[in-house]
Amino acid sequence: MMRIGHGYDVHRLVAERKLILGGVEVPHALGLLGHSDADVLLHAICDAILGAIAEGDIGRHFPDTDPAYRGISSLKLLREVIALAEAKGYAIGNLDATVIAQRPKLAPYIRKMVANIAEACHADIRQVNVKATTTEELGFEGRAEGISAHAVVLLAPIEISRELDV
Ligand SMILES: Nc1ccn([C@@H]2O[C@H](COP(=O)(O)O)[C@@H](O)[C@H]2O)c(=O)n1
Ligand SMILES: C[C@@]1(CO)OP(=O)(O)OP(=O)(O)OC[C@H]1O
Repeated sequence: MMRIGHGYDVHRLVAERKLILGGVEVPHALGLLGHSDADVLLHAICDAILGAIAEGDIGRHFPDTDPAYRGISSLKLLREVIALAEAKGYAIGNLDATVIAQRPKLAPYIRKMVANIAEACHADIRQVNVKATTTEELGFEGRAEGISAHAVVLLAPIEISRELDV
């Protein structure tokens, strides 16, 4: 059986934090605030995968009260989430995500984000898509108060995913 999952996350933009998206450090005056590296894109992807395997959400698996996760790279969290999916017999069929950010311009960094995500998910880059959009200056993302991300993922039983023509 194929399984679908959706993830959504928001983090606030503040001074004196790095901006990490899809495991890429994006040069910008502001960064995202969080207990981890606050990689909002990877958090949405983790939640989509956890949703697909009916395993709750990222906060349940990696509580923000646990010092072990302070400043952690969210690529590590994604690898743990994928290990959980694989233990249940599932692998990525395909994954699609959207980052909603008024600025900075993310297009130059998207290919590296896709490569990082594919590597962490044991997938091919052709199974991973990342998009960026502004909100035409509307809402909290448009005022550059924060960045949000949505992700959807289709998981396939490992045997079937090996046969998928990506
Ligand atoms: N932070 C962003 C937002 C958008 N892009 C790219 O610009 C294109 C146009 O964005 P609209 O919000 O006007 O639709 C979009 O398709 C992205 O390719 C970006 O690089 N960084
Ligand atoms: C990732 C975790 C854990 O360090 O912390 P944050 O970086 O604050 O991220 P969030 O999306 O608010 O929730 C999940 C947390 O458990």
